[in-house]
Amino acid sequence: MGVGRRMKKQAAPEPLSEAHYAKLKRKAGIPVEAIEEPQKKRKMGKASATTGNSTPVSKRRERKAALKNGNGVKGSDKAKGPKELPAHRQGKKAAAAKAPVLEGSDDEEMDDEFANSDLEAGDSDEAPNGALGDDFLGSDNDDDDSVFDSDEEGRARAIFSEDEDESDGEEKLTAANMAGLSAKLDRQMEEEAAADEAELKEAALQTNIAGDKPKVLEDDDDDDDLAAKTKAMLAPDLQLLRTRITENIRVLDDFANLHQEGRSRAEYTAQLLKDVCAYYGYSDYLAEKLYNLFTPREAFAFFEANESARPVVIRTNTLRTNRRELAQALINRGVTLEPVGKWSKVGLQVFETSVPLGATPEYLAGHYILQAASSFLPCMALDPQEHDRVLDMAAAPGGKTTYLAAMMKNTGFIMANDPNRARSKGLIGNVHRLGASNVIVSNYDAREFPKPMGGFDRVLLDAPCSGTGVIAKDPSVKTNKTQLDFMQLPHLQKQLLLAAIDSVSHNNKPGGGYIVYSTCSVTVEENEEVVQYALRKRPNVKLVDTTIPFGKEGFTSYRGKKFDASMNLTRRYYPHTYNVDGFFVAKFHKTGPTPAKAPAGSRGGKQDEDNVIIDKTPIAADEEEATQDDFGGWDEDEDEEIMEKGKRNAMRRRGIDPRSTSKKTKKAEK
Ligand SMILES: C[S@@+](CC[C@H](N)C(=O)[O-])C[C@H]1O[C@@H](n2cnc3c(N)ncnc32)[C@H](O)[C@@H]1O
Repeated sequence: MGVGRRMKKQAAPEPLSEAHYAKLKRKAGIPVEAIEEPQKKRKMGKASATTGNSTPVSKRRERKAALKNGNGVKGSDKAKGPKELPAHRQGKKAAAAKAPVLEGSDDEEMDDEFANSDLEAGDSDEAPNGALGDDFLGSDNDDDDSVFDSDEEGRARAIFSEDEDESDGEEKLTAANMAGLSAKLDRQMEEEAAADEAELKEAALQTNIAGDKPKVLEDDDDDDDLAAKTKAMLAPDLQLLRTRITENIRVLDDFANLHQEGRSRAEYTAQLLKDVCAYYGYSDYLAEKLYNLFTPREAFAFFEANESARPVVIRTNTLRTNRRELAQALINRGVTLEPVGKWSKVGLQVFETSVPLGATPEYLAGHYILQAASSFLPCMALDPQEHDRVLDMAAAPGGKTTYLAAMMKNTGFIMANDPNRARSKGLIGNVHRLGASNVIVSNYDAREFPKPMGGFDRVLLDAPCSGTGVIAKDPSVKTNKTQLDFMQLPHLQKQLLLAAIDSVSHNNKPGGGYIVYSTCSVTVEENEEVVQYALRKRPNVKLVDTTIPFGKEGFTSYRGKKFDASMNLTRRYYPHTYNVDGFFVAKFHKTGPTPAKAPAGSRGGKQDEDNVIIDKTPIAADEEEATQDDFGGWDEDEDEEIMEKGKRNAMRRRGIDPRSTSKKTKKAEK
């Protein structure tokens, strides 16, 4: 990201661009005509595409150019009160034209949730659903003069109250001028969403003359443009494809009235998935897996959200400074920011900056870390207390470790573990830069725990995962995740979670004995199924409220599988709901010692008897039962066989004969 780029307020995602499809065409060796912008309709004084909530690419480019030429809001000249205000108010589209600079050593946290999406190196609202108002992620003041002014001394002082860490400090903060900007943007985005929805309906009406049912599925004798191109294996027109997707969703929403005679729901779904793959570039396998998590309309919103970046957020390091002072310092350097929302007292969302955020004196002095908002959540759920003994099982590069250290005010200790030594360098760097002096770094495979050390008060397992929640950061996930990944990763995650549970002491001190499990993936295999497995294997733990004030409930049933009723205490986060990375958080409380005969989480590891009081509590499920169950359990041999099969298939796809390598192996063994 370049200097001076601007981010929009956390809200509905930006649309897919024609350029994306042109890229796909180029990849396929198909000539790309000059990219034409879709027909635009003027609505409420601004441009928007006929379908979806699109801001045409060229419009955004124009705005960007205007900003570059100094006609837009930029740096410290920007926030001079009402004059500049319109640039924010002109809505998310103008605001989206720039994104903050992330140069410097540590974009790590921004990248890391997905950087870990392999096994070895590992890893990690619609408007809020009723429960929380629209201002929830922002602030609640409508004041029109609510813009930061980096030139007006003392302004930020009024915004960030002295006693910010106290609750009335937060009151002042949110009631202050800056809040108006947030509320205004929220309202505008709502209006835009409503206008877009109306436009969609209008467009649908136009294509649905005299109540005709939308023509989504092709007949054999079809000769329209899209059908012809599809038949000829040519890339269809992006706009036509998008229209067909939205039309298809409309039919699926009201199937009884809108489907074509004689065509089944399955046919519509198959067509939709095909179009989604072509439009967004997903593998068939992943598109279907993700689609199945949602209603068709919500799936569309999810796929759309994955096409735009989440807001840039920094976390104040309260070991070194407080948010008010940090904000003031950064405002003075030309950074436009505001509190990330009422739910966090340490997060600041950066809208625009004229300095590289990874190289400011404040950054180098450890006053903040670039950290995705979703990454705060597991730490908030773990809620470590002063003088606790905490294990962070998969810690690199330390975004969460250092947050935990700050929450504990550098008391007690944190064992920050990660087996990946290269990534551990980043962890050590962050621990030093942020002044987290209660941290010990270790490099175990966390399945070894509690052998190296046990008896912790709290354990965080921010598990290595497939990264399906952070596709916007790493689009390669769209095509590089296979069935094998969704078997191997959950297998590892289950082992790690049992080890996490066994490493906690239930009776060290009152208020202890908590485990938080999190991933930056949205798949059920890596989340609810892993949690369900742990509940079954460890009857001495139960799920408890995460205490995070937002998020969707975890699934208690999914595609015929039934999970424990308490699974509704887990929380899911999606990019299209709260404009944060896709994430999952579950919090367990350990109520008793792990039974002696319980299967170990570690690779053949056994309980550290010094740390565990063995009791005779009956084990709820034994291995036999696990293999009979249709989810949650694993059978080593069966898994091995399936994984081998997967590996062979993967080799065949790469054009390698698997038999050739197995022959070689056998020879070598001889
Ligand atoms: C999601 S990332 C952790 C991000 C980190 N918690 C943070 O906030 O900065 C997952 C981490 O799991 C680590 N990992 C992979 N396999 C592991 C294993 N068997 N035991 C412990 N950690 C593992 C990876 O090296 C990776 O750093």
